Amino acid sequence: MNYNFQFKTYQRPFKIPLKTAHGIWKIREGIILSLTDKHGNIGQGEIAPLSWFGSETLEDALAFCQQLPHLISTEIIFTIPDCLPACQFGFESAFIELSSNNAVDLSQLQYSGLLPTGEMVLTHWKTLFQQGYQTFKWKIGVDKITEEINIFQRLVNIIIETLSHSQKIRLRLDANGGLTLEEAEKWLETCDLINATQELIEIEFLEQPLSINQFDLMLELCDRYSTPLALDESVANLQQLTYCYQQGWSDIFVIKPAIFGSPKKLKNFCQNNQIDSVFSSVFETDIGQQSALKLASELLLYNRAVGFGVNHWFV
Ligand SMILES: O=C(O)CCC(=O)C1=CC=C[C@@H](O)[C@@H]1C(=O)O
Ligand SMILES: [Mg+2]
Repeated sequence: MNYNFQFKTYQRPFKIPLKTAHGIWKIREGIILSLTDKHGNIGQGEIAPLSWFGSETLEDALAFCQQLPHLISTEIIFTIPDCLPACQFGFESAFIELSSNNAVDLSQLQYSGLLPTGEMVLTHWKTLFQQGYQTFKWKIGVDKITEEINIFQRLVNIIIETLSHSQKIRLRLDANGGLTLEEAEKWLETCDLINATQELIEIEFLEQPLSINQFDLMLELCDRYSTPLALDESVANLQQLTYCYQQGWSDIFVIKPAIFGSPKKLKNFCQNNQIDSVFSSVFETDIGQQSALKLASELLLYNRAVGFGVNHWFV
């Protein structure tokens, strides 16, 4: 079958520029595409590249869209090259929307709220907590480790003072590969101590403590500390995830569906391999988020909160 293909770009400024170990991110840019079949049914998809995470650039994605004819076949959709993972996601998502009528129940998903870096976390966490979040992610590796661990300890104490004994909070730390081995060890000692002594708080995992090329060191850290580790940048697409799985990673895999590649191939991998996954946003719009959350609700092995509590980052 052939589909009428249209696309347009978008820009969404962050309310507060997002600081990570990769740098400062001010505007989320992407492409919204639509496929219209001969009956006039429309399926929408989103191409939300994140080149510093390993996907194609927005320019690559635009060039791919611009060279396509206005009428595209199913074959074109399912033969988009692996070097264009965000395009694979965007086109397949639109196709899935067109070809499946079953509504997916997203109501069982728990969400993780993304906290601001630095001291703002000490006041901002309460706003998200009052909105109902019970899982939070905080980015580290942005300031000096002594400052960040100090803020973290103050955050833990504030949370413990706020919670009633029936509540439990999960905290995730994300270093974006920005720690040295010694700093990762210091963070993991801190997390292990909290997990061993605090009832009301669980440090759920430390995400991507080291860089992609330090996989073996992260594998060793899994054996030395009880706080789980999560790979994110190391498993940004199917090829990387397959490699880390085959090399023996058995802790957590962060999957960012919008830049991961073909949803069909992701489903196939997760249905053939039991991985402990956390699904995560790349700050896409509702169009990409709906497609990503449908995948999460189908593929989550454990009910880990999805990292999509990010809309408050936009104006
Ligand atoms: O995973 C989440 O909880 C929210 C999304 C998130 O943290 C990220 C999205 C995109 C790039 C990074 O800044 C960051 C991450 O590294 O996970
Ligand atoms: Mg991450």
